[in-house]
Amino acid sequence: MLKPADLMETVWKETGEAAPPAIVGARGLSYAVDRRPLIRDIGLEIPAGRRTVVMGANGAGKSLLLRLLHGLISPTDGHVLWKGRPLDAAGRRAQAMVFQRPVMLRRSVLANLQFALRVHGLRGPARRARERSALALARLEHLAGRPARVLSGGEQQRLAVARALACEPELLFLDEPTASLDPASTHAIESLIQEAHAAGVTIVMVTHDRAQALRLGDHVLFMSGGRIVESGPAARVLDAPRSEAAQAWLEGRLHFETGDPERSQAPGDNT
Ligand SMILES: Nc1ncnc2c1ncn2[C@@H]1O[C@H](COP(=O)(O)OP(=O)(O)OP(=O)(O)O)[C@@H](O)[C@H]1O
Repeated sequence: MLKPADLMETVWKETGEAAPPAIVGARGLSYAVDRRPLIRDIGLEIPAGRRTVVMGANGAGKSLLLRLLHGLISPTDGHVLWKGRPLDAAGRRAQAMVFQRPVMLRRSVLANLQFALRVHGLRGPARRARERSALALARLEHLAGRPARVLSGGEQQRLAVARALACEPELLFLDEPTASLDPASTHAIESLIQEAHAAGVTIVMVTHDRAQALRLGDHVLFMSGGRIVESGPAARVLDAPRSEAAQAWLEGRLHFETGDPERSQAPGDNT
């Protein structure tokens, strides 16, 4: 198994590129509940301006890793780095996160945008300009006054992504953003992600969808049992995985992590 410190270096050795600077990283990152280790001694560096896809079986620790990197939960050991320094409030404000189920306030579409931008300190004409561009980005101008919670799942997720991007984050975390969407809505969300990336936003996304990982990922981090067990260029990891866990997952086989109380499951099994 790769040592944590070697994980990202292997990506650049494989592509022959010079390693870009890390925007977010982790050292000895661990998270346990009732002494049960859920994230185990992860060291990693997420390259700035790239698209990193996090994959792995149900329960591998993908959501927890994103929550730790975003500062939503605190590690029980180790720490998260933002541009080489411990993650602080300013680092958190430079990040945004989109979840599988959009979190909508009981307010109109426009008020959801206004709230997020107000929290971000925007006022007056600058805020109104951002509201308009976010509505246009989400293609929701015609629904600006509608309660956000009555929008369809696809519309809500477009709003969630546009709302996150309206705050102009340097890094966008997305946790299975299209898992419950149909192909057209999935395409719309993927376009928003691609546009954000083209504008320089670093993307870190969890997905169970191999085709989506190939479309959207420069790199794949593969997790199993709370660890990153493989990383590399997306096409190489997904076409020729080296770790037993990634091989098993891609072939739809069960994989049991040594010493891991959680059983891995077949891809697509969200039960
Ligand atoms: N607050 C918590 N208390 C106890 N166990 C937790 C807690 N949060 C997560 N876990 C457990 O940690 C493990 C990893 O959870 P996580 O949500 O990160 O998995 P995941 O890889 O995102 O899975 P999925 O693909 O199903 O979303 C799971 O076994 C989960 O039950």
